[in-house]
Amino acid sequence: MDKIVIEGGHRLEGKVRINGAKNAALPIMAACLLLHGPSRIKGIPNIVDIQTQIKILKNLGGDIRHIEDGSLGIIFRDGEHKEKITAPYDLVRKMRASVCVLGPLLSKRGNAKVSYPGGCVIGQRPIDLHLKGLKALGARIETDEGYVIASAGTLKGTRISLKGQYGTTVLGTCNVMTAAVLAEGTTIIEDAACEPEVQDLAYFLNKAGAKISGIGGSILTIEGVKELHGVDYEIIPDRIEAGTFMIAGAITKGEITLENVRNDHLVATIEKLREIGVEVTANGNTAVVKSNNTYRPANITTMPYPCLPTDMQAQFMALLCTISGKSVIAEKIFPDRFIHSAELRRMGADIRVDVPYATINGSPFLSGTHVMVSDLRAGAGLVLAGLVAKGTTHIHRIYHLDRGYEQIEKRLSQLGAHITRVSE
Ligand SMILES: CC(=O)N[C@H]1[C@@H](OP(=O)(O)OP(=O)(O)OC[C@H]2O[C@@H](n3ccc(=O)[nH]c3=O)[C@H](O)[C@@H]2O)O[C@H](CO)[C@@H](O)[C@@H]1O
Ligand SMILES: C=C(OP(=O)(O)O)C(=O)O
Repeated sequence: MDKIVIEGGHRLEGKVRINGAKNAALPIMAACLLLHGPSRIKGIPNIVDIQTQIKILKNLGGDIRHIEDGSLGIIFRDGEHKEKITAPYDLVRKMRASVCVLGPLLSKRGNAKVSYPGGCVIGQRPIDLHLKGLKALGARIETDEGYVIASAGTLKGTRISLKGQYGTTVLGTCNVMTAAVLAEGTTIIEDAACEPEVQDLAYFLNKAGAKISGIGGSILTIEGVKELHGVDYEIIPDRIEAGTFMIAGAITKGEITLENVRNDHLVATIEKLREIGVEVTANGNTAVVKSNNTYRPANITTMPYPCLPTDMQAQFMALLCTISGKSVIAEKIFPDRFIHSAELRRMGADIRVDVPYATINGSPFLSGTHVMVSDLRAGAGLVLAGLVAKGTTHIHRIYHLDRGYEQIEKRLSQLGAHITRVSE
């Protein structure tokens, strides 16, 4: 197993290019099951979750190839591999977005056997809303030995609300949308998630011939069509990777230019950084982060888009731990998503958790030690803390980080961080 070792205290400077969004790429790849003929998708990051999704889709008969221009070619054809309906536990347990094959399989092959998904351990993550939506479209669903067993004749459009206890569901919206695009008649999804990644899936499907309107709002109207065709498509830039690099610049009081960003997807993150005292200049598809200022503590609340994403919470916590004064984080999507706070405490942070709140008494003095990554964004938070901690930080279990960040140590090191990957 590898670990990351960081010698803290080095200011970051330079340019970094942001990759395509993992959480857009994964559902879009799954949606290729619905398409007849070849698609060519640009901007797919080279990360472990993508490799897992490729394995799942190959198991389902997909012909998937890396093309010389860096894009990913995915081919499914109508009528082929009808008998391949299983997404096995061994693959699906590794990440959440694997569950996105459920809607397309049901729609295209009439049957699906998909293991209950894994993903980051960040609290309760039921899939009841996914199943409720699919049932409303006419699917029969049972659970057997850890698998969702779903079957359907013709799916029929209907009105569905995806309202849950904490708002709506991102991947649930993706699953219901992909099941509905080929259904008979019109489906209206109320309380749909409007995250950029959900929008990207909808734009992808429309390019392939679907009729989805209301994209970016909470009511999606989907007029069923008879077939979808392969397309060329480019995935949106990853707003969480961009936010993570912005905080890397901010926490080290450096100056970083991010290229290939969608600043319109980063409004909440940029506003919060500015409130803290970080200078962020957004210009076209670049953003420059710099600061010589003294930072102010801040209160943050994670909520569905366009508010501050829960996937940025651990990174903001790392930053707030280094700022003198009291900051409060309210985690309104995954109330228990604070496992990283225990590791940050090992680095000297003063954090009290009383779910869904974490109260931080920040100080500029974190110190390096051995810490363990519990989930993807927790890992990002620990790397950020390590960049400014006094001495050496050893970050273990970085396989979580590799799920979602491509060559994080190489890209940070190009910006001037003293960071290496070491085999243990
Ligand atoms: C691969 C991917 O895109 N993952 C993202 C996706 O996860 P994911 O789609 O799994 O997260 P959801 O939006 O579904 O979860 C939001 C909230 O709804 C609850 N819930 C969800 C589904 C359901 O059927 N019932 C239910 O009660 C969850 O427990 C949670 O409290 O959105 C999350 C919230 O922005 C992000 O943190 C994840 O990075
Ligand atoms: C939580 C995440 O991923 P997953 O939903 O696959 O666990 C994430 O991308 O931050």
